[in-house]
Amino acid sequence: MDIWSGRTDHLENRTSFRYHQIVELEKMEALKSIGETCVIIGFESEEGVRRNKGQLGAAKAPNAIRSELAKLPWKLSNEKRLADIGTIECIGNDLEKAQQQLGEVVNKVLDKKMTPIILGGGHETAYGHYLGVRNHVGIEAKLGIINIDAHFDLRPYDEQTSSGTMFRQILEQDENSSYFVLGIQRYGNTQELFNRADELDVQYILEEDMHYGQMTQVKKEIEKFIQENDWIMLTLCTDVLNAAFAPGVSAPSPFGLDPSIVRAIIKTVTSHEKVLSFDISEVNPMMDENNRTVKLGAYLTNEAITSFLGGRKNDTST
Ligand SMILES: N=CN[C@@H](CCC(=O)O)C(=O)O
Ligand SMILES: [Mn+2]
Ligand SMILES: [Mn+2]
Repeated sequence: MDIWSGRTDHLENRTSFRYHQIVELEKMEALKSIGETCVIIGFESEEGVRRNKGQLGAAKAPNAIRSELAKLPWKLSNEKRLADIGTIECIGNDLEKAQQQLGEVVNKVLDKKMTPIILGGGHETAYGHYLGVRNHVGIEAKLGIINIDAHFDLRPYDEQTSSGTMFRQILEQDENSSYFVLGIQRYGNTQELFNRADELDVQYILEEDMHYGQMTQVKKEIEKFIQENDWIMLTLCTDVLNAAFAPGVSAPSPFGLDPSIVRAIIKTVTSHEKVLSFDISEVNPMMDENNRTVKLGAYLTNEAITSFLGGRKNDTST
């Protein structure tokens, strides 16, 4: 309750409401299947980042993002709901167990026909997210993973998995999955990783091809990828954003994308009925400046939530 707090302009007039006035804090079992519902799930983990030799702090992101979301205006009608079912914590170094637990919860939320909104955590969050979605849709379904990220995250995982290995794990273990990354930094990934992406048939768009004036082509490629798959999950690695707007990440990108471009992609993707779920990962409050990355993360999460709940078809403008 302390986290979900903010300014109250009016106690009854719904047009004055903010997130903290409508969010339902519930145990998962008690979630009632009434109306369209987004369900927040926190994933307090930075074990993947630690294993990937990154800067620690991402485990503090779920509550930090909740605090900023709490203050935002809620502009959806009465029957649209937002619940928060709490946080899964990575205990010690047992990332695999935490990812399994996240997968179980995501699967249960999807089974209730609700939309999981996962607040990571290092980008290892995306693997737990995937486990839940795959379980829900079944092994035969064509599952497309859209990742908005400066990095491929296709590192080898023979010794251990990390925040740099998830999509290689998925592609090598799951022949019915496909992977599309938007925002790749040419100099944020070694040539070896570009070669690996080609070998694994990964589709990607470089950051330098995603600026104003290039979005028609980007949206066309997103549409095509969505059409080729039965179901889609969306993951956002916050280091795709320009470091001036998002300094609070483990590996900041000096040439990263503008927030408005990332917002446009989120809106475009979540406007499709095939898109089941969203995670935001890699926000690192310990590396942040004046909370600006946390706040931007909350605003982008708000875009996903309002697009999922707000009639999906409407607003896909840049
Ligand atoms: N999650 C991914 N992280 C990047 C880190 C890159 C860097 O430290 O510069 C990766 O593994 O490629
Ligand atoms: Mn990244
Ligand atoms: Mn990543």
